[in-house]
Amino acid sequence: VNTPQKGGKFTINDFEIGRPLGKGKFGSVYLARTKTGHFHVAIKVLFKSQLISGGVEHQLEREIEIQSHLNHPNIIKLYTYFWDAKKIYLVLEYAPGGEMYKQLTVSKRFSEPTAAKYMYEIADALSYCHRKNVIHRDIKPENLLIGSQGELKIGDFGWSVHAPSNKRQTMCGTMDYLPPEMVNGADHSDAVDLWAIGVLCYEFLVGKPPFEHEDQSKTYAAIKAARFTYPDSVKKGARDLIGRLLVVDPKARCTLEQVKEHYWIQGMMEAKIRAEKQQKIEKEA
Ligand SMILES: CC(C)n1nc(-c2ccc(NC(=O)/C=C/C(=O)c3ccc(F)c(C(F)(F)F)c3)cc2)c2c(N)ncnc21
Repeated sequence: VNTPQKGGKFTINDFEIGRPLGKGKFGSVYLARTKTGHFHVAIKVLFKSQLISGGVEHQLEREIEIQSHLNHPNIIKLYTYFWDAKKIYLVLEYAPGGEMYKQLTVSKRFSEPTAAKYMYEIADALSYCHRKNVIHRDIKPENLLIGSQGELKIGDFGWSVHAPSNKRQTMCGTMDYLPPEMVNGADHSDAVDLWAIGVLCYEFLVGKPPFEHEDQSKTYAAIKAARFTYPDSVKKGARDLIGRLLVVDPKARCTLEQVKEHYWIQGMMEAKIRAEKQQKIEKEA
């Protein structure tokens, strides 16, 4: 994002605000572009009043500082931020593909090659975050976006914390992605993200999360026992990977590197690359 007009800090006057993209956590998100260069960005507007309850502003500064140093092709980049009297503005990478969960709703469920590619991308992004000691803690389709090349982008880090943490997670939104250790209120580590991508892989392939039940107590019980069933559409390779992630003991879950090297992921991605090459040849023929 090119430098602001008057050197130093950006202000909202460096941007032309476009249509609202939707409501993120804590605030609204708008499409925008820089006045010089027409570079597209997403701007998230947070109300200070909503954030600064009991002097968390210094923690906020540190958190946002951390996010602005996260630089990975599958993580929405936080380019810069600035504030005025009442609001904080986050200037973010724009994801033209929109929200992952909308894509999932439209197509009911993803093919194995698509699900495997998304799993590889999110495992790569999370291992990058974990190396920087950042756990996302809120991996679910609602927080995932799609980039201009159809690639997965993790967004909305509003809840990321430094590992390990036992910060209470206020139960906003679905608890389908909560791991047993958080349901039991125990300390949690970056293994919560491993459990979450196990739930995500299941939801990508089936179209709904594995522990979904009409009443909460059944969901909690199923999560604590890691009790779920597969429809016939989920094949052996995917079952093997999901079965290595949806494990009650956080230490027994497979690592992100093992996810990336898993035979189902590797096999499906090769198949996807071969199919895309074949399509290219046919198109050019
Ligand atoms: C509505 C639609 C679906 N939408 N939403 C996005 C979008 C993508 C990423 C984000 N990222 C963040 O919010 C990052 C927040 C922080 O790093 C942070 C860190 C510490 C804090 F304390 C906090 C704080 F919130 F507590 F302040 C925040 C937000 C919106 C989006 C997009 N980029 N492109 C297209 N459409 C898009």
